[in-house]
Amino acid sequence: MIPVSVVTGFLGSGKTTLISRVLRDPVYARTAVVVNEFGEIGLDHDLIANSNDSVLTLSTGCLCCTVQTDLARTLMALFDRRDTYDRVIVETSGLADPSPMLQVMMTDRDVLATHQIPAVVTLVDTVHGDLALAQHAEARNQVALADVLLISKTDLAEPADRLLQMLDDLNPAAPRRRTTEADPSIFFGSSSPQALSRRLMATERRRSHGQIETFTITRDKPLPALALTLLLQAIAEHCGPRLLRLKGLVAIQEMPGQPAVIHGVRHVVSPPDFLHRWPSADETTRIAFITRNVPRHFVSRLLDAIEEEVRDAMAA
Ligand SMILES: Nc1nc2c(ncn2[C@@H]2O[C@H](COP(=O)(O)OP(=O)(O)OP(=O)(O)O)[C@@H](O)[C@H]2O)c(=O)[nH]1
Repeated sequence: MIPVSVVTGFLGSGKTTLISRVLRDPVYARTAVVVNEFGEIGLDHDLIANSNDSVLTLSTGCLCCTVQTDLARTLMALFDRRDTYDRVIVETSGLADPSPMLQVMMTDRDVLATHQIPAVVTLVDTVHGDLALAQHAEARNQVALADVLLISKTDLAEPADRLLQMLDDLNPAAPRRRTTEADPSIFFGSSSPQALSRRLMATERRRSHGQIETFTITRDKPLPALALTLLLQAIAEHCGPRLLRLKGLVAIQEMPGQPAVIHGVRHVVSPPDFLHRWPSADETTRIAFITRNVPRHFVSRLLDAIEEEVRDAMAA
Protein backbone atom coordinates (compact mmCIF):
# COMPACT_ATOMS: atom_id res chain seq x y z
CA MET A 1 0.00 0.00 0.00
CA ILE A 2 1.40 3.37 -1.03
CA PRO A 3 1.39 6.05 1.70
CA VAL A 4 -0.32 9.26 0.57
CA SER A 5 -0.29 12.69 2.07
CA VAL A 6 -2.67 15.47 1.09
CA VAL A 7 -1.05 18.84 1.67
CA THR A 8 -3.55 21.65 1.74
CA GLY A 9 -3.75 25.23 2.99
CA PHE A 10 -5.08 28.50 1.61
CA LEU A 11 -3.47 30.41 -1.28
CA GLY A 12 0.13 31.31 -0.57
CA SER A 13 0.28 29.58 2.81
CA GLY A 14 3.58 27.87 1.92
CA LYS A 15 2.65 24.41 0.59
CA THR A 16 5.06 24.36 -2.37
CA THR A 17 7.89 25.78 -0.23
CA LEU A 18 7.43 23.06 2.36
CA ILE A 19 7.07 20.23 -0.16
CA SER A 20 10.27 21.36 -1.91
CA ARG A 21 12.02 21.19 1.47
CA VAL A 22 10.77 17.66 2.13
CA LEU A 23 11.93 16.52 -1.32
CA ARG A 24 15.43 17.84 -0.68
CA ASP A 25 15.75 15.40 2.24
CA PRO A 26 17.41 12.28 0.73
CA VAL A 27 15.15 10.06 2.87
CA TYR A 28 12.13 11.45 0.99
CA ALA A 29 13.68 11.76 -2.47
CA ARG A 30 11.55 8.90 -3.81
CA THR A 31 8.33 10.85 -3.38
CA ALA A 32 5.95 11.43 -6.27
CA VAL A 33 4.09 14.73 -6.18
CA VAL A 34 0.71 15.43 -7.75
CA VAL A 35 0.04 19.15 -8.01
CA ASN A 36 -3.32 20.73 -8.61
CA GLU A 37 -3.66 24.41 -9.38
CA PHE A 38 -6.58 26.75 -9.88
CA GLY A 39 -5.94 28.82 -12.98
CA GLU A 40 -4.97 28.55 -16.60
CA ILE A 41 -1.31 27.67 -16.29
CA GLY A 42 0.26 25.55 -13.57
CA LEU A 43 3.54 26.88 -12.23
CA ASP A 44 4.08 24.76 -9.14
CA HIS A 45 5.26 21.90 -11.31
CA ASP A 46 8.18 24.12 -12.33
CA LEU A 47 8.66 25.61 -8.89
CA ILE A 48 8.96 22.33 -7.00
CA ALA A 49 12.64 21.55 -7.21
CA ASN A 50 12.87 17.82 -7.63
CA SER A 51 15.61 15.68 -9.06
CA ASN A 52 13.31 12.92 -10.29
CA ASP A 53 10.53 13.36 -12.79
CA SER A 54 7.69 12.24 -10.57
CA VAL A 55 5.96 15.61 -10.37
CA LEU A 56 2.64 15.39 -12.14
CA THR A 57 0.32 18.28 -12.74
CA LEU A 58 -3.33 17.51 -12.46
CA SER A 59 -5.31 19.49 -15.02
CA THR A 60 -5.39 23.06 -13.83
CA GLY A 61 -8.99 23.08 -12.79
CA CYS A 62 -9.96 22.91 -9.19
CA LEU A 63 -9.85 19.61 -7.35
CA CYS A 64 -13.03 20.39 -5.49
CA CYS A 65 -15.00 21.21 -8.63
CA THR A 66 -13.98 19.47 -11.79
CA VAL A 67 -11.10 17.07 -11.63
CA GLN A 68 -11.96 14.51 -8.98
CA THR A 69 -11.92 11.59 -11.39
CA ASP A 70 -8.60 12.91 -12.73
CA LEU A 71 -7.16 12.38 -9.28
CA ALA A 72 -8.08 8.69 -9.14
CA ARG A 73 -6.84 8.26 -12.70
CA THR A 74 -3.57 10.07 -11.95
CA LEU A 75 -2.90 8.03 -8.81
CA MET A 76 -3.53 4.79 -10.69
CA ALA A 77 -1.35 5.89 -13.66
CA LEU A 78 1.43 6.61 -11.18
CA PHE A 79 0.89 3.26 -9.53
CA ASP A 80 1.73 1.57 -12.83
CA ARG A 81 5.31 2.77 -12.37
CA ARG A 82 5.48 2.22 -8.62
CA ASP A 83 9.07 1.00 -8.79
CA THR A 84 10.10 4.67 -9.27
CA TYR A 85 8.67 6.07 -6.02
CA ASP A 86 7.72 5.02 -2.48
CA ARG A 87 5.04 7.53 -1.48
CA VAL A 88 2.84 10.30 -2.87
CA ILE A 89 2.15 13.87 -1.87
CA VAL A 90 -0.94 15.51 -3.37
CA GLU A 91 -0.72 19.30 -3.19
CA THR A 92 -4.17 20.82 -3.50
CA SER A 93 -4.89 24.20 -4.98
CA GLY A 94 -5.03 26.83 -2.26
CA LEU A 95 -8.63 27.49 -3.26
CA ALA A 96 -9.70 23.86 -3.02
CA ASP A 97 -12.03 22.41 -0.47
CA PRO A 98 -10.30 19.06 0.04
CA SER A 99 -13.52 17.21 0.99
CA PRO A 100 -14.55 15.88 -2.46
CA MET A 101 -11.05 14.65 -3.28
CA LEU A 102 -10.72 12.92 0.08
CA GLN A 103 -14.06 11.27 -0.56
CA VAL A 104 -12.69 9.96 -3.87
CA MET A 105 -9.64 8.60 -2.11
CA MET A 106 -11.83 6.88 0.45
CA THR A 107 -14.28 5.38 -2.01
CA ASP A 108 -12.54 4.66 -5.34
CA ARG A 109 -12.09 0.89 -5.37
CA ASP A 110 -8.75 0.85 -7.21
CA VAL A 111 -7.25 3.67 -5.16
CA LEU A 112 -8.40 2.08 -1.91
CA ALA A 113 -6.88 -1.26 -2.87
CA THR A 114 -3.46 0.26 -3.54
CA HIS A 115 -3.10 3.38 -1.36
CA GLN A 116 -3.34 4.08 2.35
CA ILE A 117 -6.00 6.46 3.61
CA PRO A 118 -4.26 9.83 3.25
CA ALA A 119 -2.86 11.88 6.07
CA VAL A 120 -4.14 15.45 5.72
CA VAL A 121 -1.57 18.14 6.48
CA THR A 122 -2.92 21.70 6.49
CA LEU A 123 -0.79 24.83 6.43
CA VAL A 124 -2.06 28.04 7.98
CA ASP A 125 0.03 31.16 7.69
CA THR A 126 0.45 33.65 10.49
CA VAL A 127 0.19 36.70 8.22
CA HIS A 128 -3.04 36.08 6.28
CA GLY A 129 -4.44 32.93 7.94
CA ASP A 130 -7.12 34.60 10.06
CA LEU A 131 -8.46 36.61 7.12
CA ALA A 132 -8.55 33.52 4.91
CA LEU A 133 -10.45 31.58 7.60
CA ALA A 134 -12.88 34.43 8.17
CA GLN A 135 -13.62 34.91 4.46
CA HIS A 136 -13.37 31.48 2.80
CA ALA A 137 -15.26 28.27 3.60
CA GLU A 138 -12.55 26.39 1.68
CA ALA A 139 -9.94 27.56 4.19
CA ARG A 140 -12.14 26.52 7.13
CA ASN A 141 -12.69 23.07 5.65
CA GLN A 142 -8.95 22.68 5.02
CA VAL A 143 -8.37 23.24 8.74
CA ALA A 144 -11.33 21.14 9.87
CA LEU A 145 -10.07 18.13 7.87
CA ALA A 146 -6.46 18.22 9.07
CA ASP A 147 -4.68 15.41 10.85
CA VAL A 148 -1.87 17.87 11.52
CA LEU A 149 -1.89 21.68 11.40
CA LEU A 150 1.32 23.38 10.35
CA ILE A 151 1.74 27.06 11.13
CA SER A 152 3.89 28.83 8.52
CA LYS A 153 5.61 32.23 8.35
CA THR A 154 6.32 32.31 12.08
CA ASP A 155 9.55 34.10 11.12
CA LEU A 156 7.33 37.04 10.05
CA ALA A 157 4.81 37.03 12.89
CA GLU A 158 3.79 35.00 15.92
CA PRO A 159 0.37 33.37 15.50
CA ALA A 160 -2.22 35.84 16.84
CA ASP A 161 -4.66 34.79 19.58
CA ARG A 162 -7.54 35.31 17.14
CA LEU A 163 -5.98 32.82 14.72
CA LEU A 164 -5.30 30.25 17.46
CA GLN A 165 -8.89 30.60 18.66
CA MET A 166 -10.18 29.93 15.12
CA LEU A 167 -8.04 26.79 14.92
CA ASP A 168 -9.35 25.68 18.33
CA ASP A 169 -12.92 26.15 17.13
CA LEU A 170 -12.42 24.35 13.82
CA ASN A 171 -10.14 21.48 14.80
CA PRO A 172 -9.09 21.29 18.43
CA ALA A 173 -7.80 17.71 18.12
CA ALA A 174 -5.17 18.17 15.41
CA PRO A 175 -1.66 18.57 16.75
CA ARG A 176 0.01 21.85 15.73
CA ARG A 177 3.58 22.44 14.71
CA ARG A 178 5.46 25.29 13.15
CA THR A 179 6.59 24.45 9.61
CA THR A 180 10.14 25.17 10.73
CA GLU A 181 9.87 22.37 13.32
CA ALA A 182 7.92 19.85 11.27
CA ASP A 183 9.59 16.53 10.68
CA PRO A 184 8.75 15.19 7.19
CA SER A 185 7.61 11.89 8.75
CA ILE A 186 4.39 13.61 9.90
CA PHE A 187 3.29 13.71 6.28
CA PHE A 188 2.95 9.98 6.04
CA GLY A 189 1.11 8.90 9.16
CA SER A 190 -2.13 7.43 7.80
CA SER A 191 -5.52 8.86 8.88
CA SER A 192 -8.02 6.62 10.58
CA PRO A 193 -10.90 6.16 8.09
CA GLN A 194 -13.47 6.62 10.86
CA ALA A 195 -11.92 9.86 12.10
CA LEU A 196 -11.56 11.23 8.58
CA SER A 197 -15.18 10.31 7.76
CA ARG A 198 -16.37 12.09 10.90
CA ARG A 199 -14.42 15.20 9.96
CA LEU A 200 -15.74 15.02 6.39
CA MET A 201 -19.33 14.92 7.65
CA ALA A 202 -18.72 18.05 9.71
CA THR A 203 -17.36 20.21 6.88
CA GLU A 204 -19.26 23.16 5.46
CA ARG A 205 -21.03 22.84 2.12
CA ARG A 206 -19.68 25.20 -0.48
CA ARG A 207 -20.63 25.22 -4.10
CA SER A 208 -19.03 28.21 -5.77
CA HIS A 209 -15.83 30.20 -5.60
CA GLY A 210 -17.84 33.46 -5.76
CA GLN A 211 -16.33 36.40 -7.56
CA ILE A 212 -12.86 34.92 -7.94
CA GLU A 213 -11.12 35.45 -11.26
CA THR A 214 -8.02 33.75 -12.49
CA PHE A 215 -5.92 34.69 -15.48
CA THR A 216 -2.35 34.49 -16.71
CA ILE A 217 -0.34 37.24 -18.37
CA THR A 218 2.30 35.97 -20.78
CA ARG A 219 5.07 37.83 -22.64
CA ASP A 220 7.49 36.45 -25.22
CA LYS A 221 10.06 39.24 -24.87
CA PRO A 222 12.18 39.56 -21.68
CA LEU A 223 11.20 42.47 -19.42
CA PRO A 224 13.63 45.10 -18.15
CA ALA A 225 14.22 44.39 -14.41
CA LEU A 226 12.94 47.85 -13.50
CA ALA A 227 9.65 47.19 -15.28
CA LEU A 228 9.08 44.11 -13.14
CA THR A 229 9.88 46.00 -9.93
CA LEU A 230 7.51 48.82 -10.86
CA LEU A 231 4.77 46.38 -11.85
CA LEU A 232 4.97 44.54 -8.52
CA GLN A 233 4.91 47.83 -6.59
CA ALA A 234 1.91 49.11 -8.54
CA ILE A 235 -0.01 45.85 -8.08
CA ALA A 236 0.65 45.74 -4.32
CA GLU A 237 -0.43 49.37 -4.01
CA HIS A 238 -3.56 49.26 -6.18
CA CYS A 239 -4.82 45.70 -5.82
CA GLY A 240 -3.69 44.79 -2.25
CA PRO A 241 -6.72 43.12 -0.61
CA ARG A 242 -8.17 42.09 -4.01
CA LEU A 243 -5.05 40.16 -4.95
CA LEU A 244 -5.55 36.68 -3.52
CA ARG A 245 -2.45 35.31 -5.21
CA LEU A 246 0.14 36.13 -7.85
CA LYS A 247 2.97 33.89 -8.93
CA GLY A 248 5.12 33.70 -11.95
CA LEU A 249 8.29 33.04 -13.85
CA VAL A 250 9.62 36.14 -15.60
CA ALA A 251 12.33 36.45 -18.27
CA ILE A 252 14.50 39.43 -17.35
CA GLN A 253 16.39 41.32 -20.05
CA GLU A 254 19.50 41.91 -17.89
CA MET A 255 19.65 38.26 -16.64
CA PRO A 256 19.40 36.05 -19.73
CA GLY A 257 18.65 32.42 -18.91
CA GLN A 258 17.98 33.18 -15.23
CA PRO A 259 14.26 33.69 -14.72
CA ALA A 260 12.85 35.60 -11.77
CA VAL A 261 10.36 33.74 -9.57
CA ILE A 262 7.78 36.14 -8.18
CA HIS A 263 5.21 35.67 -5.43
CA GLY A 264 2.48 37.84 -4.00
CA VAL A 265 -0.23 37.17 -1.43
CA ARG A 266 -2.60 40.11 -0.88
CA HIS A 267 -0.52 43.23 -0.24
CA VAL A 268 2.68 41.25 0.46
CA VAL A 269 4.68 40.95 -2.75
CA SER A 270 8.08 39.37 -2.14
CA PRO A 271 11.26 40.55 -3.89
CA PRO A 272 12.03 38.26 -6.87
CA ASP A 273 14.25 35.20 -6.50
CA PHE A 274 16.39 34.21 -9.48
CA LEU A 275 16.77 30.63 -10.72
CA HIS A 276 20.05 29.49 -12.27
CA ARG A 277 18.18 28.21 -15.32
CA TRP A 278 14.67 27.78 -16.67
CA PRO A 279 13.00 24.74 -15.12
CA SER A 280 11.62 23.58 -18.48
CA ALA A 281 11.97 24.28 -22.20
CA ASP A 282 9.28 26.97 -21.98
CA GLU A 283 11.11 30.29 -21.50
CA THR A 284 8.13 32.61 -21.84
CA THR A 285 7.15 34.94 -19.04
CA ARG A 286 4.07 33.61 -17.23
CA ILE A 287 2.42 35.44 -14.35
CA ALA A 288 -0.69 33.80 -12.88
CA PHE A 289 -3.21 35.88 -10.92
CA ILE A 290 -6.06 34.88 -8.64
CA THR A 291 -8.06 37.98 -7.78
CA ARG A 292 -11.35 39.38 -6.66
CA ASN A 293 -12.40 41.93 -9.25
CA VAL A 294 -9.03 42.79 -10.73
CA PRO A 295 -9.55 42.24 -14.47
CA ARG A 296 -6.88 40.84 -16.76
CA HIS A 297 -6.92 43.96 -18.97
CA PHE A 298 -6.03 46.17 -15.97
CA VAL A 299 -2.84 44.21 -15.28
CA SER A 300 -1.99 43.75 -18.94
CA ARG A 301 -2.34 47.47 -19.76
CA LEU A 302 -0.46 48.41 -16.59
CA LEU A 303 2.43 46.17 -17.61
CA ASP A 304 2.41 47.53 -21.20
CA ALA A 305 2.46 51.14 -19.94
CA ILE A 306 5.26 50.49 -17.42
CA GLU A 307 7.33 48.55 -19.95
CA GLU A 308 7.00 51.28 -22.57
CA GLU A 309 8.01 53.99 -20.12
CA VAL A 310 11.03 52.02 -18.86
CA ARG A 311 12.19 51.23 -22.41
CA ASP A 312 11.84 54.90 -23.39
CA ALA A 313 13.87 55.95 -20.36
CA MET A 314 16.56 53.34 -21.15
CA ALA A 315 16.78 54.52 -24.78
CA ALA A 316 17.06 58.21 -23.83
N1 LIG B 1 8.78 34.44 5.37
C1 LIG B 1 8.26 33.27 4.97
N2 LIG B 1 7.81 33.16 3.72
C2 LIG B 1 7.28 31.96 3.35
C3 LIG B 1 7.22 30.85 4.21
N3 LIG B 1 6.65 29.81 3.54
C4 LIG B 1 6.39 30.28 2.30
N4 LIG B 1 6.76 31.57 2.17
C5 LIG B 1 6.62 32.46 1.00
O1 LIG B 1 5.23 32.61 0.73
C6 LIG B 1 4.98 32.68 -0.67
C7 LIG B 1 4.02 31.57 -1.07
O2 LIG B 1 4.65 30.32 -0.83
P1 LIG B 1 4.22 28.99 -1.61
O3 LIG B 1 5.03 27.88 -1.03
O4 LIG B 1 4.27 29.19 -3.08
O5 LIG B 1 2.71 28.89 -1.16
P2 LIG B 1 1.58 27.87 -1.69
O6 LIG B 1 0.75 27.54 -0.51
O7 LIG B 1 2.21 26.73 -2.40
O8 LIG B 1 0.81 28.80 -2.71
P3 LIG B 1 -0.42 28.36 -3.70
O9 LIG B 1 0.01 27.09 -4.38
O10 LIG B 1 -0.57 29.50 -4.63
O11 LIG B 1 -1.62 28.21 -2.85
C8 LIG B 1 6.36 32.57 -1.33
O12 LIG B 1 6.84 33.89 -1.55
C9 LIG B 1 7.20 31.87 -0.28
O13 LIG B 1 8.58 32.17 -0.40
C10 LIG B 1 7.71 31.01 5.57
O14 LIG B 1 7.65 30.10 6.42
N5 LIG B 1 8.23 32.25 5.88
